[in-house]
Amino acid sequence: MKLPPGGRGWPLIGDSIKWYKAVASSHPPRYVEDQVKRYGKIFTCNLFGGQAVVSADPHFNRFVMQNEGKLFKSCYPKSFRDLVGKSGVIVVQGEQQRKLHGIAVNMMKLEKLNSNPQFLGDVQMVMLQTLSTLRENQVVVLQDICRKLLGVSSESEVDEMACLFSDFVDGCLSVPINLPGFAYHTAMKARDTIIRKIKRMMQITRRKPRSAAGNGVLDRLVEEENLPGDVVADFIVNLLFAGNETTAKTMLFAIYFLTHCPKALEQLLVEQQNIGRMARKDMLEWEDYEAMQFTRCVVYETLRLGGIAIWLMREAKVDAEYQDFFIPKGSFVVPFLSAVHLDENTYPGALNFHPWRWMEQENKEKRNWRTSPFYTPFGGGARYCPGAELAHLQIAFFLHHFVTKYRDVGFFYRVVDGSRCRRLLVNVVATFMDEAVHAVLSHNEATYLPKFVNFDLLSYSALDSDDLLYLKEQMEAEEDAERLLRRTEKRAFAAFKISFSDSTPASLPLPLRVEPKPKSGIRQQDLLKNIVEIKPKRQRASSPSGLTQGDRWSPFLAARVSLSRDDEQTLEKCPSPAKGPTKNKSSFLADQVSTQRDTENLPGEDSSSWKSNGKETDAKSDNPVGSLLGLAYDSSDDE
Ligand code: HEM
Repeated sequence: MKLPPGGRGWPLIGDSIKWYKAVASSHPPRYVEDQVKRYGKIFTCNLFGGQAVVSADPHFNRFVMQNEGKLFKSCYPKSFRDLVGKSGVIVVQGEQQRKLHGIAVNMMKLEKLNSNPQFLGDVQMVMLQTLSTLRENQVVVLQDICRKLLGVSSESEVDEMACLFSDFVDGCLSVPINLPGFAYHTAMKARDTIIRKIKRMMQITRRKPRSAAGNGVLDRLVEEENLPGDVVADFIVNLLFAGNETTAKTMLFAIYFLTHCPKALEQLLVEQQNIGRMARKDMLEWEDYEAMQFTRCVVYETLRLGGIAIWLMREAKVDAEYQDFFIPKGSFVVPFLSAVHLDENTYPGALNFHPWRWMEQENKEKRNWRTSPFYTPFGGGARYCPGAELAHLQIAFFLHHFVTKYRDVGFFYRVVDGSRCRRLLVNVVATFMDEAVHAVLSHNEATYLPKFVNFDLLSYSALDSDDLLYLKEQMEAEEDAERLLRRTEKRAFAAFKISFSDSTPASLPLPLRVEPKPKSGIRQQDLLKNIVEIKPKRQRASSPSGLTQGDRWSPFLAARVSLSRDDEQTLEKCPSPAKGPTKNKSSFLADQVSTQRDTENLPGEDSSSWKSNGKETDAKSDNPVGSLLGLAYDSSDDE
């Protein structure tokens, strides 16, 4: 038995910088691919201040996920655990995690959600509200989500919760300094207030007669589960956190990929227009969702190519063995999911957006997370994402309303200046079907990185655009991130002012535009659709209201950020565009994810099989249950 081969990198920092540069870039597996060429698919390196075993091997990744809680456990920094809650499903371990995960899976089963006659309507209302207010530069009210999750009903309560949650998410993605003036501190305070409110609501719910209880998640938790108040509160906060940006960013990715692949866009539009014609009302119903065959392929492909969960973070609980390798207790273990998703041998033309691949039988089998290790946008094993099905449905519905009703949507892209815990806004121009498209892009960089990591470097490495280089030069020259931020924001504001064309029904070939737009609200509104409702952040004088931002926190929230030139080249390979090659000069992107939603993929009960001596676990164990993982979050746009 031996350690997997590998190098140690630089003293102290090991390979951390190379790592973060790669995961923040347009091709996250780059570093891993380089190492794989030298050492093989499972290798060791020095990351996060310790020894890490990194894997691009789908079978080993599966082995790790299946042995969650046994040989391996998820690990997050203390600051993060304090913020999301020590009793939250994301951070708890063992029996507690299994129980909470089971509750989350059960609550988010589509069949259960759909048993509420208003569910599908609520999901779509939020989307339509957001889309319809985009042009008006208004804050989008996600009241339905709030009502669903918390049973909150008054507008003022919804607004308040939205603001609090916005602060909370910002803190999750910030440097963890718990001192007044820092985002982390604000987030901790917001968290305390949210928890207090949730507890108050619980008391009210408990006093209500059973028959009067609503069907918000909180009501159901109080009614159906015998959980202490603290645990319920953390549970809700965790759902808000885990489901927040992931889905929204996957939507953005989907739109991005589609705008670069006219053939796919055209086919999707035809499918959705047909569905729209068949639909009895404006709002889609369950049968309509089932008819979205090609749309689903688009979502699968978006998750594969632009998946938010790039990698997972685990720690070896005990000395473990896998094949000939020995993994010492305490090592970090990193299943690098996107290395598998972008592996040419597994997915020929892996860097191309090719939704049609999911119509092939072979690939249909690949995406069954219960039986296959090759497609894991929602993780696997005991922490398989409980919101996977819900996310998939939301994305499909969003695509329907987007392509059939709207042509213009604003996206916002920003870059984090991690060293100062600031976000920079980036204004870029893309071209779609020979049409110049202005976009303000936003991206938030990982924030829980070890202190020694150079955030600036990482942030900028995420994007190749001239705009970013320009920003970088300025940063270097002036060493004044504060002032630069302000100027950048001003520029972004100016870009926002670019007028939007009317939202007219799109027709083929659809010149979808991605234009600058304040507060898209997509992310907020996407906030766990039916689960929690939060309204996008309050407007503040210093920020364009409603900007959508894309944060990415590595281990937990591995969000993908930018499509840069590499991606553009890739995307231009999309099969026969309807009209000339699509070009886009600075691509943007957003992290998001979607879910797999085959019935066979429903998260089941947790029970992975394993062997304590570390031999490969039987992949067929029926249990993999939910879990969480890499999400990308947006946070607020103020700052
Ligand atoms: C496209 C959207 C989404 C993606 C790509 C995504 C991805 C993931 C992944 C990869 C994990 C596993 C993390 C790990 O193993 O460490 C995970 C866990 C989780 N996800 Fe999602 N997710 C999405 C949407 C949602 C939504 C909408 C919700 C809730 C409504 C949600 C709630 C959770 C929770 C609570 C966990 C933690 C489960 C546990 O640790 O037991 N996710 N997600």
